[in-house]
Amino acid sequence: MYALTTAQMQALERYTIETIGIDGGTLMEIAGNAVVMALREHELLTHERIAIVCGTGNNGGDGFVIARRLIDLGYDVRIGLAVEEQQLRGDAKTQYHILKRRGIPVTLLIEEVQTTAWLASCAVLIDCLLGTGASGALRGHMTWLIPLINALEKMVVAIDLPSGLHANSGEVVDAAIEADYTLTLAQPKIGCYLQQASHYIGELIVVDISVPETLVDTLHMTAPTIVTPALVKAALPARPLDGHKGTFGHGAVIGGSQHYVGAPLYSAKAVFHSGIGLISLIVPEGLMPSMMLQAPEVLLKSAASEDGYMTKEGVALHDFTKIRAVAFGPGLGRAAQLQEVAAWLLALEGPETIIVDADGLYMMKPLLQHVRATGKCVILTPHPGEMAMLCDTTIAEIEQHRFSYARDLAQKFGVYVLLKGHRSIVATPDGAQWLIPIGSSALGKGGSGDVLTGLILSFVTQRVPAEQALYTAAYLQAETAEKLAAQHSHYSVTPEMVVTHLGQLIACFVK
Ligand SMILES: NC(=O)C1=CN([C@@H]2O[C@H](COP(=O)(O)OP(=O)(O)OC[C@H]3O[C@@H](n4cnc5c(N)ncnc54)[C@H](O)[C@@H]3O)[C@@H](O)[C@H]2O)[C@H](O)CC1
Ligand SMILES: [K+]
Repeated sequence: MYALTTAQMQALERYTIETIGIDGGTLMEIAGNAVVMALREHELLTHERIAIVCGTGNNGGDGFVIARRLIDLGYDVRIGLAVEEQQLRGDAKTQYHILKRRGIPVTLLIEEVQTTAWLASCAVLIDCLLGTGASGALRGHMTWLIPLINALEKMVVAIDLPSGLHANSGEVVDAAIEADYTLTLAQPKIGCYLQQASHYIGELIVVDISVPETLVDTLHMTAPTIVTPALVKAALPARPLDGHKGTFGHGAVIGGSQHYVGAPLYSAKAVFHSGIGLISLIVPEGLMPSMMLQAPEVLLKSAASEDGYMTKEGVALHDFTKIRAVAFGPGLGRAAQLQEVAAWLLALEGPETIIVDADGLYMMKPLLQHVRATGKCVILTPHPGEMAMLCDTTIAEIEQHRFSYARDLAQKFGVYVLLKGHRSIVATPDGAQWLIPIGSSALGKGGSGDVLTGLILSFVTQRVPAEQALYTAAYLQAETAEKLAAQHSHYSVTPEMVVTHLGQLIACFVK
């Protein structure tokens, strides 16, 4: 499954029509019927009255097919048209005339008071006003109709996209349908994962309409792959029955400073709950008393420090020859001497992979142009604020163009990037991208980033390829948080709870 732009979706549709030979009218018929099947399969229909509101384009045309098929199946359906009949074109116009010939009435929704009463008498509203063809600010009757539908607080199912939400940017100019469910056709549109889109989309369900997914390859498109449970299951590291701690590898966390004691501990604990063989935790000497006994499974090592921050000499005393991967940054703080630690780490023989998070990102930024020459696998895991720092721009700019900033940073320096957020993105040095389609507000708390860093470290140490380690870690953390939030609320789930409950989710995947 991929997240596609409108142009990419239109190219798939054109290929299906022109090269495969399923004409546009047939495709609309298939799409409408497939939506009806999905509505029934997901039990989104009611035997109370259903309203289908249609616009002028092919999204409206889909609505006419859906309406006709639901009527055939015995549902009580009303159809509304939010534009003048003469504005209909192409396949939508054809479908409108099929309705007419069937004697099915269509109500014009062009007057606010009458439309309010008309909609109020229905239990479910199906939104076929605008799809991928929407552009700019709302025009015509949509300007009052969309806010009116939202105000009625009925159950709303959007077809393809919530009307008013831009398919490429996820932007909403004035208003957009706030759907409970969005049934998107063929492949999800990239805008569903940007900006505030999740507020409008509700639950996203993908409907197969005979536009095959393999066309993305056939047409040599580059598009983010959407991470599914199957991909996560496939990426989990093998766990041979006779494996020992050497098999599962030794990783290290370098972090902590006078003000941040908890961060490196969170990382180290997450590592231990996800399968690693051994974990070393290297912290400034002053932190040792408060760390002792907090995580007995961790090999705690002290580094000499200055002003509460570790020194390069202090870290370099330790033996890294058997360590496969290092996470650098949790609770590190910012001090000039830490830049020396970053430079030393990049040149260090032994660890193949370095994960850089939090303040480590600030220390690594001036060194990024040297990464390629080291031959190491370097992983950056910024949140939008850190990404703005790395790219010398603003958070707003990053949030508007998340996919391109992540891809450009990865390709420019030959690094792997996990751009965190409500919908996190993975980008690789060769331009591939993955999208984690889930997130959780329960993770919006200090310590969550440290847990994620620990999970990534654990998986790469167990020799999971970097991009898979990144999307697997992010997916498992978000899903665990959501499962916990269902029981304990998004307010109350802590990073610690996520760590201790990870195992329940991993168990479901390895069953
Ligand atoms: N994915 C597929 O393979 C298929 C998709 N189908 C459906 O077709 C729509 C896209 O159809 P299109 O005609 O290109 O666009 P819309 O239906 O979104 O309508 C565009 C139409 O609406 C008017 N308009 C545009 N912007 C605004 C605005 N801001 N305010 C008011 N009105 C606006 C304008 O007149 C445009 O012409 C896709 O989403 C699917 O639902 C096919 O049915 C099957 C194959
Ligand atoms: K729609």
